[in-house]
Amino acid sequence: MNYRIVVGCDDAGLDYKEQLAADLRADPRVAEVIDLGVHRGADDVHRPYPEIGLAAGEAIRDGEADRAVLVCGTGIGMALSANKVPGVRATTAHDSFSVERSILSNNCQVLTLGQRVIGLELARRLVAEWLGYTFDERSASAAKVSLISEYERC
Ligand SMILES: O=C[C@H](O)[C@H](O)COP(=O)(O)O
Repeated sequence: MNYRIVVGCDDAGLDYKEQLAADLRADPRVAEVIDLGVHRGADDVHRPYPEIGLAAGEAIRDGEADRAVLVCGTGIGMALSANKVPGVRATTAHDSFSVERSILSNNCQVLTLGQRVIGLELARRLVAEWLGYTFDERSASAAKVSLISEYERC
């Protein structure tokens, strides 16, 4: 697959981001992990989630990455922020079926997770599953996703 994956978090998601980044770096489906922070012990550690979520969305928009995994307390703020970037589809998903459908139904490039909501081992498993799905542009879902893109072009 050779995915280029952005990872990002705020201080509420730092522990999970570090583990998920390590998992992704060890995954043969991943060619590159781009860590947008925040970083433990660094000056950026208190950057608010919108800055990270928007930067991740821009990296997707600009073709610098294929997908992103973002972690905050709930995942919600990261999803809201990344979704503000035109062309980006981000969602929080904390169960296996929603993770699957976020790709197969919605062609989301961004998965967001809440460190204060789910356990670390579930988060790790969900990200591993998420990497295994690819959107089928010939599927019946494609025309529905296109309606979102068309709205953004207006
Ligand atoms: O969605 C927002 C995140 O959960 C964030 O990590 C925590 O935000 P808060 O400090 O405003 O609750």
